Amino acid sequence: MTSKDPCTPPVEAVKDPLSTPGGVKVSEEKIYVTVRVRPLTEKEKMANEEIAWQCSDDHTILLKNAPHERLNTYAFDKVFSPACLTEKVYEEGVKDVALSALTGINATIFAYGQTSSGKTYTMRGITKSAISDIYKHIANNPERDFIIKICAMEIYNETVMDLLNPETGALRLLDDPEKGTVVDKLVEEIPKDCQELQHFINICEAQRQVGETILNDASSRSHQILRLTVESSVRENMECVKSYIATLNFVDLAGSERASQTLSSGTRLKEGSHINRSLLTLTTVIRKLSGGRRGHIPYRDSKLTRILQTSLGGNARTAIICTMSPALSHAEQSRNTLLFAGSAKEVTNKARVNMVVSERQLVKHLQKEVARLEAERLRSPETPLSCSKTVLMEKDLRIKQLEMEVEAMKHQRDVAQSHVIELQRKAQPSNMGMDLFQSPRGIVKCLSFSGGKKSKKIARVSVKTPLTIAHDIQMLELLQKQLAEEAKSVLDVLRKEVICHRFGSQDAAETLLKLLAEFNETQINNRIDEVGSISMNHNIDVNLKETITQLNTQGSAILSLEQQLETVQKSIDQLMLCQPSFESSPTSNTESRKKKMLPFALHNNFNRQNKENFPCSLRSSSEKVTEREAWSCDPENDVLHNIDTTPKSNNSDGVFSGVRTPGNGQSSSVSVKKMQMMFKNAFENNYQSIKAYVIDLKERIEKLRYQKELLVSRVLALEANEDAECEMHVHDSLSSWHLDFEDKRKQIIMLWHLCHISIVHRTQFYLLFTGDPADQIYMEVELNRLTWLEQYLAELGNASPALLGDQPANYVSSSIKALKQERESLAKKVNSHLTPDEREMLYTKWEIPLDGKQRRRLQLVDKLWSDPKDMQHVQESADIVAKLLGFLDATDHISKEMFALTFVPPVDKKPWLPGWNAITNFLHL
Ligand SMILES: Nc1ncnc2c1ncn2[C@@H]1O[C@H](COP(=O)(O)OP(=O)(O)OP(=O)(O)O)[C@@H](O)[C@H]1O
Repeated sequence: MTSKDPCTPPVEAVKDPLSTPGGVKVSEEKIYVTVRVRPLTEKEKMANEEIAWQCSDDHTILLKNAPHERLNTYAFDKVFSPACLTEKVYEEGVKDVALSALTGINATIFAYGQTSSGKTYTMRGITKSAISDIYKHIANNPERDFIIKICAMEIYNETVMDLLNPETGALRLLDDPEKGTVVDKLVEEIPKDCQELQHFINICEAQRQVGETILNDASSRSHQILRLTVESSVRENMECVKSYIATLNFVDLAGSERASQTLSSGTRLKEGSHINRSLLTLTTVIRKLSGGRRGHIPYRDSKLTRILQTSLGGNARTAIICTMSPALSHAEQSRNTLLFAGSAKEVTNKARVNMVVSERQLVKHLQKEVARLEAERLRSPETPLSCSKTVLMEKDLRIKQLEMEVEAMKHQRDVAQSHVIELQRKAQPSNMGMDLFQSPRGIVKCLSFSGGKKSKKIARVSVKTPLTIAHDIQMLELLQKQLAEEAKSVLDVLRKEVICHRFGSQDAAETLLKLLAEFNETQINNRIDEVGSISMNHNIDVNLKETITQLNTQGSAILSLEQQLETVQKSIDQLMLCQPSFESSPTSNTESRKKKMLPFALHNNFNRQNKENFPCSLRSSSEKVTEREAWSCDPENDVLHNIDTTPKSNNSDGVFSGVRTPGNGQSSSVSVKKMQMMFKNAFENNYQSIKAYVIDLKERIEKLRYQKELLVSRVLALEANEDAECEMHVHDSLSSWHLDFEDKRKQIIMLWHLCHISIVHRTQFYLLFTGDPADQIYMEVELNRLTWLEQYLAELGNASPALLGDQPANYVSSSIKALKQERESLAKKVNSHLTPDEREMLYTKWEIPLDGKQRRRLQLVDKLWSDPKDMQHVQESADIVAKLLGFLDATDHISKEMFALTFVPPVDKKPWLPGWNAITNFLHL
């Protein structure tokens, strides 16, 4: 170690730089260990103590007159004889490490030795020199900004106290995932200069627990940690600011001797035992680390080692000064000190530069980003920020609706379960009449509906009684009725919208008329009435065939409803296209931003006003209003009327007056352009809302359809026990499914990849659902929720960060993190679950280079499920993951019901992957 000018903090000390994944340089370096022998104290001199040790050179110390000289000779990075001043100890033993903090590298200086060996004396001197050098460096580097902070603690009887604020009492240690162990509520001061820093240090010294021992009148009875935090930032160019942060610890340990040696009793004895417990852990940690980190390192066994964990084999440069008395009477303790020093010099640390993203740089970056988004928003006025907010609000609304539906389904399930229990109770030997539900044969026959090898698992899905099915149907019927009512309201709203916004070109007018005609023809209400009246038979002898017929009727009605909504959506899209293109103006943007988009925007004041005060015959294709006839709506009856709207006058600048309103014939004078603009804005808002609502309805219909299919399957399966013909029919109707299966599976695999879905989930799903007709519902649901998830994440990604905060980043990053952990966990199983031959074969096949066993395993699992387009790769990945998890043996315990038909949306602050956690839990990942 060489002496360095404080202006140029050493970087040469960095040996064997390794590159971390983040690109930060890591230096592996042994702890720098020095030994300082103090002169005899006055007391020792008076006691005619003999000097037992000789510093033969700068690196070696030996016990004089020892029988085996070789065994009693010790070598270190530096040995300082009694004549050496503290300044030299600092320059040659500490400075290099201490000033690393100026370049962002954590540093710790320990003083270790028996009581009265000179630890405090030495530490006081070197702390003074170090802070003096730090401030000199700051003065010599005006281009850098520095912030120095100080905090200090002592560990006394295994209790951590704040030396800058002793009133707070014992402090707790907390585990921070990023910072490691932190001392809770430790006060930190920011001194304005070197003098103030020294002043704080003096306060700490004054607070420290000191007591009289036989060896030292003012013995430090605690471990003291003085911690400086050095933050520095340097401007590299106009854009980039590099910031570093590092801690510099000065640790003055309590005496390392045995309690007996200080002739301790009472308080001192108690202190001694605590001191020794901490020091014992310290020596154990050092010993274990010096042995090459084998086994468990007991950092957590004492507060001292917990707090200083990073300095012991971690991210820090460390120097230890071992102090010793030269007296012969202390030779044994001094030898122990040297043995400790010998172990310490074998410990390797891995220090790295702690670079942080400069806040200023971050702020600048964010400002730029905001400006960019703002510019983007101005360029495309149709997607104002308020839309993102509205999208979120709509999502919220939808989530609430879905939650309600889930609740309803849960209730339905509970009722069904209780009925099953009731039936089973009744079907005890005394009641054999229920053999359809009790006899194994019944179940086996029921399973034959699903066919294929997974019949055992399907049994769990299919065992349902007619009564529970009847309940299911009832619930669906209820949902369908609600849906029908909502659909009807949507159509009503649309009709009113169309009436109120009937303006624009001839094309638009024609489209509107067509749309209105479609609505009138729809009579959707009648159709819904047709299917909404299945009479439920609560008798256990419910006629299943009749139920199937009713369900099928319902199914076709739902299909019709779906088609109808499809037509409506197309029509409103077409209608939107036909609108005259107004030039966007700041006014219209502001207006549309201000408006809150609710599903029924029609009910806002503006629209009500339109209905009541304005004729709907504002034809803006020309500046004149020449048409006498126009559609209007009667606010009372919601029926269409042709009314006469004769303009009283008009003029060339587009202002007309005397428009007669249908209600009272009053006239007013308004700007046509203004009105057009107002109509357009209102129309656009309502259009967006209705469109979103229609999409939502369609989605819910889709769900309903799945549920119906599931029920129909179950009814058919039960019927199959009585009627083989019915079974044949089902098989026929499902034969087209096989054509669809491969396509759906490919889509699902791609979406898994895009949404960072757990690879265990992918594997299970992939292996469990292989095209069996009964898989149809699960495939549909999986595809549906993945599509929904992907859209959801895409929408979040597109929305303004200002509105969303870090929400999207959280969803995505937590999914990616979970996936990474999953892969790491799988990597650990590679050796135990794959034979050496299998591993070698895979490494070769997957082109994984020979680069350390650990890394090869990680590389292998990183490649699993990485190419969603290559079906062979997917199959191989699934096979490997299954093997690693012993999944092939576990399939008997895995039910398809684990992939339940739930549409649970993500809940705030909970990790994403709804409904899929159970699988990973099951596999103990
Ligand atoms: N290098 C030195 N030169 C001169 N005097 C020294 C030196 N080192 C220590 N001393 C003196 O030895 C005595 C004990 O030193 P110090 O209090 O620093 O020991 P310590 O190891 O901190 O003891 P404790 O563990 O009990 O706190 C003090 O009087 C101190 O002034």
